[in-house]
Amino acid sequence: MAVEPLTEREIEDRLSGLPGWRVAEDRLTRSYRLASHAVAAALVADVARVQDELDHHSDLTLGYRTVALSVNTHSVGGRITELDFALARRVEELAAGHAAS
Ligand SMILES: C[C@H](O)[C@H](O)[C@H]1CNC2=NC(N)=NC(=O)C2=N1
Repeated sequence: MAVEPLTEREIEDRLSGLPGWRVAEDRLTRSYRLASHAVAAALVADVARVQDELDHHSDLTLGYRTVALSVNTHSVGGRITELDFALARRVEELAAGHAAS
């Protein structure tokens, strides 16, 4: 089935189950704080692996002890879809495994 952009209502519903995530300029975004730069880099590596597994890729930024993600779905013209939320949920699991806040 073709992926479709979500409505504002559908986005709000899904955001309520993902504390820390928000929408900015038609992108689903979140940033995390980690205990060290090495731990932040390890989270980036894990996210990159999952993005390839899902074939869905965010803009992913590594800072000193931070990781920031921002994603939408290129194939529907840069709108937010279920694929973006599926990635966000997987990233939340990875972040918890690295004690991110
Ligand atoms: C060919 C490949 O499946 C596509 O280019 C994938 C790769 N990763 C992607 N990532 C994102 N965020 N949106 C896409 O539409 C997308 N498409």
